[in-house]
Amino acid sequence: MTAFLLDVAQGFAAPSDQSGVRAEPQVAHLERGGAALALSGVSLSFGGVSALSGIDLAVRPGEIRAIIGPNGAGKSSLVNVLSGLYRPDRGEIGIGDERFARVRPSRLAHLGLARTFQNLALFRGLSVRDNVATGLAHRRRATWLGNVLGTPGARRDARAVAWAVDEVLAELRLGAIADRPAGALPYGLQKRVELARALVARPRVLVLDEPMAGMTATEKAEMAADIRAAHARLGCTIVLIEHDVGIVMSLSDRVAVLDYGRKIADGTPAAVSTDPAVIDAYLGTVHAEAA
Ligand SMILES: Nc1ncnc2c1ncn2[C@@H]1O[C@H](COP(=O)(O)OP(=O)(O)OP(=O)(O)O)[C@@H](O)[C@H]1O
Repeated sequence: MTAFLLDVAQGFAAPSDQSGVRAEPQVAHLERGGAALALSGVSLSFGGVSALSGIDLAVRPGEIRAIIGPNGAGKSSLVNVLSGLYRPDRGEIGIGDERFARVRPSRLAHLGLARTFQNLALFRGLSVRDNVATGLAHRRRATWLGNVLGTPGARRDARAVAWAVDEVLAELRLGAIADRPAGALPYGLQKRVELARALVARPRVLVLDEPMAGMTATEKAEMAADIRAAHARLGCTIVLIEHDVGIVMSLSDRVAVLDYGRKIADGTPAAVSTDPAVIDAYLGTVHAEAA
């Protein structure tokens, strides 16, 4: 049985709070209106394999919405559809008031959506500061020539970026290593730099694809606290893909559960953890592996 499946079984049996106090649902935000992010009837297949099948998902403004499921359930496919890397065979994606058959990845930042990746996607040779600054590339107005000539507009632009980067580096306790190459940092710190890059543009919607994968328990607790603090500071909507069920239960307002590309449950952590379909999906997998 994998550690992940043990975590799941234990997480559902006794939801743990490994990282402190559970966040209260952001009621003021939840009541503000329509969905911040939505999937409607989304299906996606690879050859004969159905990765997503008729998925409906609404993420309310300001909530932390987790998406969980066993390996191969379709979580990454869903995130890749949300962020425009995959075009679904059917269905629609909504971000704020806009609807898309496929979102162009280059539009995401303008729509106020930022994401992190399951596997680190930093520029290893660039400094922490320069990596974080790439999160603001879509806001820069100065031309290449303006930068070379040091025009007033380019200087203003550079100052605004430097200020925003310094602010997020301080928030995430990365100031002391701002000039180190990102690739030389320990894994847990690299994940924090990725979070900083996603946060620097102050997104309305933050999609975190396994932000704690491969981390130690201490690093996971720190990351959970950082996510909670960013959420409180920005009031942003968060979609969280995460295998650690204890963390999911402690961080999320609502949880959607996928299994074989279908959504089998959707509700509060407490409701989902006692849902028979969810227990069947996870325990079935555990039993199959244990046999
Ligand atoms: N690029 C691809 N080509 C072919 N099949 C794919 C591809 N991506 C995903 N799949 C298949 O789609 C299904 C869903 O995979 P997906 O990676 O979305 O699941 P997941 O829940 O993210 O899994 P994990 O927890 O292991 O990351 C699986 O059967 C997988 O093998």
